[in-house]
Amino acid sequence: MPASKPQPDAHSKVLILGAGNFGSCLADHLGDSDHQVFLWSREADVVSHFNQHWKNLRYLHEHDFSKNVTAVGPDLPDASFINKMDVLLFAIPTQFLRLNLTILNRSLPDKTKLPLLIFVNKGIEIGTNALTLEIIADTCGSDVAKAATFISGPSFAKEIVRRQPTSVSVASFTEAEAKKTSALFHQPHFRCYTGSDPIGIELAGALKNIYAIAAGMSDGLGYENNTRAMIITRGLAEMTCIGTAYGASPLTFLGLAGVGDLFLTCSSSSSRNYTVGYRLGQGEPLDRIISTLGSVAEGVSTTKGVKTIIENLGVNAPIAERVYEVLYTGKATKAAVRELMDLPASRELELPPTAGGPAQQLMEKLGLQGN
Ligand SMILES: NC(=O)c1ccc[n+]([C@@H]2O[C@H](COP(=O)([O-])OP(=O)(O)OC[C@H]3O[C@@H](n4cnc5c(N)ncnc54)[C@H](O)[C@@H]3O)[C@@H](O)[C@H]2O)c1
Ligand SMILES: O=P(O)(O)OC[C@H](O)CO
Repeated sequence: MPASKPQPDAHSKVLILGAGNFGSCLADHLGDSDHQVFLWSREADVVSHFNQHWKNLRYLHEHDFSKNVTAVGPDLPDASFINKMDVLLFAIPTQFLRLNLTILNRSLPDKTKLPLLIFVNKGIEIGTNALTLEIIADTCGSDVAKAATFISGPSFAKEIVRRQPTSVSVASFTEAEAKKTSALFHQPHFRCYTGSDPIGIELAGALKNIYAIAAGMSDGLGYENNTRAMIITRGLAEMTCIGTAYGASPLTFLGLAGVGDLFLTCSSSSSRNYTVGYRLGQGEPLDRIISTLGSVAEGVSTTKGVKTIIENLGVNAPIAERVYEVLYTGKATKAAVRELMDLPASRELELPPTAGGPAQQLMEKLGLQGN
């Protein structure tokens, strides 16, 4: 395992790549903790405007950003700049990550002196069906991938900049990296829970976007609370089945990155993925929704990758399949709901019961042992 620089403490130098809603919000958050933050934008006008006014021209327009944040770009920072950083945080949407990591890899320091590497995107790469972990390994090598930390969980950027109490999951293969990330982000209004299932955290963050589209669709069609609750609950069951078939821990899906983010994005019009679904349910065509959304909805591309993953794993995920058909085969949203309701009756997800507990004693008393 590569040794990394010491634990980021006060006044760490942090480079955030991606000045969209989330990268900008995290830059502000870390700037508030007196870290020296550099926010890379690929847009020259965003960089110059930010450095004069501490406002982002394109995202979170209303917000006055921390004066500890300096925008850099539009070119990607070079090796001499990157070598001075304690932390690199990637807030680039999944579909653009491979390209940017391929360029940045040339500037990364010796693998024994890597900065803390944090990834916050929530998606699966279209075409390859790769998780971010695989994209990192392909572009930067397995040492870099093993050192990466992933943050996921219910965290709308616009609420974090308003300092709403928020918690996220942080996972890495190395406990020390997860703890460093947690310490870096900790603030009175922001808590991190650490874990050691980066693949589960990644899958949970990507998959919930599909069910947010489904919940939005249902609301857009005019269905009410029962239907949304069904989608959230059965969506969680599907996510857990896909995740465990992939090799992730089922418990990860009960955490903030799983049910936490699923609940948030399935129940709020602040979610871009929910909004895509809602507008589809209202009858708008997908291309018009995407071209006017003004922001990325990772679930649209992720659904394509997940369709192949589900087929390869042989997992039953009827909601994800219907979302795929609505997005990519022109299936009508109402027909998708009807088909889901017409599925043959099936058992709910069950975990094996713990042997010897009060339930077993009760079953014995009822003469139901072994049923
Ligand atoms: N917004 C949130 O509340 C939130 C919360 C948690 C996680 N995320 C995740 O963070 C990631 C970024 O989301 P966001 O909300 O900041 O997106 P956004 O739509 O607000 O911004 C998109 C960003 O992508 C950049 N971009 C576009 N094309 C690019 C390219 N070719 N190369 C590099 N960058 C490019 C844009 O310049 C912009 O900075 C996504 O994976 C998202 O799921 C977002
Ligand atoms: O707006 P969405 O649907 O991309 O959701 C943003 C975040 O994932 C919320 O945690």
